[in-house]
Amino acid sequence: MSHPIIAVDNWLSNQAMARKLRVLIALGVALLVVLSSVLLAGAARWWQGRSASRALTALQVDLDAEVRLAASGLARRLESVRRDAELVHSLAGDAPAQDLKRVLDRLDSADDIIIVAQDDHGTPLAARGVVVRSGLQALQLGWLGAQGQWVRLGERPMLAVRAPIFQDSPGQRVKVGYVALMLPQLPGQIERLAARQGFAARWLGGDADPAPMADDLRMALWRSDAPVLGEQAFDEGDTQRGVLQKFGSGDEVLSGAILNLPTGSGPVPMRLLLQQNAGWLQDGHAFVIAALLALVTACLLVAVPVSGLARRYFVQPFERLGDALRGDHSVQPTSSPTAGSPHSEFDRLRDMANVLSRENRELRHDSALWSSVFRHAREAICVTDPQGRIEIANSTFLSLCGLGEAETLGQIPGFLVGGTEDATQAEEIWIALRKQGEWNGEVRHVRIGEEFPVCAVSIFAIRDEQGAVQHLAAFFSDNTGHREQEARIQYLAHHDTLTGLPNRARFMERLRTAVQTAERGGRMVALLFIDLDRFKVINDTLGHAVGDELLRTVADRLVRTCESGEVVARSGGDEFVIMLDRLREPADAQRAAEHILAIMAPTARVSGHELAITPSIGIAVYPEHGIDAEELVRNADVAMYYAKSQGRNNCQLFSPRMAELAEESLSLEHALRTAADRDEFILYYQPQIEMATRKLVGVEALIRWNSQQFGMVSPAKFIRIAEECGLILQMGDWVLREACRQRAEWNLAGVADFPIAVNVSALQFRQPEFIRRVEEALQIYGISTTQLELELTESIVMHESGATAAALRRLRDMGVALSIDDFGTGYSSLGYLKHLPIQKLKVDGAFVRGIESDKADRAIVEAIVSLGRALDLTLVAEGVEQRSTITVLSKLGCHVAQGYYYCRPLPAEEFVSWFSQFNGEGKRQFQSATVTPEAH
Ligand SMILES: Nc1nc2c(ncn2[C@@H]2O[C@@H]3COP(=O)(O)O[C@H]4[C@@H](O)[C@H](n5cnc6c(=O)[nH]c(N)nc65)O[C@@H]4COP(=O)(O)O[C@H]3[C@H]2O)c(=O)[nH]1
Repeated sequence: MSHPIIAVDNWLSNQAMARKLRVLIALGVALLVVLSSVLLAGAARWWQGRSASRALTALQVDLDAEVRLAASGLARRLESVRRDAELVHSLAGDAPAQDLKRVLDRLDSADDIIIVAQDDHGTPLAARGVVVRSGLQALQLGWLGAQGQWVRLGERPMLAVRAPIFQDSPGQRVKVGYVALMLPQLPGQIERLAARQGFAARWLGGDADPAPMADDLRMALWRSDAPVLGEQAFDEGDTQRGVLQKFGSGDEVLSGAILNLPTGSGPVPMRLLLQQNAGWLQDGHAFVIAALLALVTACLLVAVPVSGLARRYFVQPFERLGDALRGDHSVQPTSSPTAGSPHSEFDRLRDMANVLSRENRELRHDSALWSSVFRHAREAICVTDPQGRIEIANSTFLSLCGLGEAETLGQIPGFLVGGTEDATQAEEIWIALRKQGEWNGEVRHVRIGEEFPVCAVSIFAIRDEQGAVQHLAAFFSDNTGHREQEARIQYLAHHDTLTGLPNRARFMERLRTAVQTAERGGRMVALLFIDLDRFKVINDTLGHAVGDELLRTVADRLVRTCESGEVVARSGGDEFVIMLDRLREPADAQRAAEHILAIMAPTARVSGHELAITPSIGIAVYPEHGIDAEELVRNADVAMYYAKSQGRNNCQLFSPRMAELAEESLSLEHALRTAADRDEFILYYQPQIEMATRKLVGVEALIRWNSQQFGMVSPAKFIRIAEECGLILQMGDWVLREACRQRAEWNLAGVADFPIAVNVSALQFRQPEFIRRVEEALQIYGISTTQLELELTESIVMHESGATAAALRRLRDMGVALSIDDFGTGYSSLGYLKHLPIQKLKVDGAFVRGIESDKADRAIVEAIVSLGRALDLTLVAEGVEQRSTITVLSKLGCHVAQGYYYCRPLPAEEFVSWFSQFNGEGKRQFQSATVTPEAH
């Protein structure tokens, strides 16, 4: 590809060449037109002359015939007239004149013939008064013969004949005169005949015009208004016969001939000038018309190929060039142009234009693109001259400086000027720009003397082709935000957003560091793993906002217990971890945990709720319970679970046995998941006896798990696991239905109409469809609502939530009795008791069992009993094992007792046996009855 400028030069030289070519073509066309015109005009004249010659030949033949015919007819008539005249003359005698006149008058009746009589001397008889036509007086007919001759009567030529008239007398014959006949119509006939052939006829010569031929002819032509002919045109031969053909002085043409008319041998020949005008070829029109015709023809002949060539070599290249300049990509390069031809030049030019056009488009596109990028960039950008004076700046830069464009342009950014607190920075920047052509770093002074938030700046030099710096471009980003964001990210990466405590990751870092330090120093590090008891219930019951607030309260309390150097973190959910690194012995950690239990004991007022929350704390101490951070956490977690299993709200120092138990717990959970499918659950029933009457007033259904793997498992073990892994919902549903089924079976069997009490876990009660499930169970087995009782934990009923109260009322309205299980172990918030539709309080067995030995237990029981009685509730004492306990409870005013003293929990069948005995009904055997849902 040649350089564009060379291409443009070529293009210009092509234009000059094109002009020359055009002039040459124009001259060629003109020459062609002239030559064609001349040739055409000559051809036209030749053709006309040839036509005229042929016409003249034919005309001459015709005229000869005409004249000869007329002459012979005249001769015959003459003879006739002569004989008549002789006869008349012979009869008339001496007075022929009058007779002859009469004869002639009679003979002269024919219009086409003139008869003239003359005396013997040739004197027309007119002289003697017999002339019959005026104008004949001067006519000398002496030389006429019978063969005819041309005469002129005035201007008019006529063919005339004369014959003598004799008078025969005996013995002699006397010439008495002459008779002449003239035919006046013949010239007119000749003229008409010539006119039919396209000739104009003029009469020359004759007796009245005996001039020489040349002059005669010249005069004739002149008189006929014919154009002046050149002398050389005259050739005697030509004038005698044939065609006179001559170019005039100008461009006119005349065709003509002079004919010697036949007949006659007199001294004066009669000549006829025949002229044929040039018609459309005369008066120079021939040349003009020929020229026009030639021009048109030439134009047609030349214009078509020339226009084709011109289009090919001039128009099309320009069109393609135009298309290319307009950016029409459909214009394809011409294949194989001939080198050096205008075609190839134009193709090159067009290709060049294509390239220029494309480059121009790309440039405009790029320019628009970068301009848009520059304007919309979030980064502040400015471009300066080599001295650092701002030439252009985008709006972000202007906002950064807090200045308008007019104030900014021409200024030098502060960090390039120096004079700031870091005076050497500007110098450093200039040196870097000179050496490396760029500088990256942070600056504070974007405006001179004004300190801005720290900006990250990237400056680089823009050089020309020679390497001279033309501009400096600087890109700024406000690093303050970036730093804040980084700090924020760091914070979020290491902290819990809810409580602001370090998160698990951060805690683990600290723990690892502390373990390493302790390892080096031979010291101990303790890890307290804290889990809030039944937090999930609070969260689910009162909502996450209350749960969050409670977590913040717990976090505050934990932080307050810690001394400097100790780390409190939220490990996730309701789990907190504390690291203690100033221990003398593991018991210090135990004491710290107990302290935590103590400060967590008071209820917390959260969003209007009085909440009691207890922690279960597991403790692991480095190096005794783990040699690294991960092991410590694992073991503290195990200890925490163990604490939970020990009734919550306590702390446990890790021991290897706990790990075994935890493992066992995991195995139990695993087995529990399939227990329902394997029909491993059974319901046991424990009676509730009204102490005053010794009457059975109800039974409590207690679940048993007869595991294939573990044998009979206590609910104290698996209920917690089931609650933790959610299996309690499925399990609770089964218990509810099984109890109803059993009651229905007993109904059928006629067993006394006591209600069955079913334990309901908090999770189960929170199900939206819990009441529907209760209704379904009652309905399916067709038992009365009064035959079902629900034992709820304090945690369920303690919250004065609208939903809880509504659910309880709905159950109560249905007729289902409600009791609070394990009363006294959970929460001290008693306000709910007076609002909720509770019928029974079940005093926890732990208090009951110590009622005789432990004053506190007795006091608690007394308090619960008096509270229950005051609220008109039925009081049920659990865990009654001794007869003496019955006595105490009765004295205290407790109504019902449940415990081993009466009966351990028994399978249904055994329970019925026991019951029949208990009722004193002897050994009556109950007929077993099987109840299926379908039966109802
Ligand atoms: N030492 C002693 N214990 C006595 C005596 N009388 C009764 N018990 C035991 O005390 C517990 C009473 O049940 P709970 O307080 O509701 O405490 C129950 C209850 O909270 C829960 N539980 C049992 N069955 C179910 C159930 O079907 N659903 C739910 N959600 N929890 C259940 O498991 C807990 C333990 O149940 P169990 O092991 O059956 O333990 C039962 C019972 O066997 C006695 O005189 N002395």
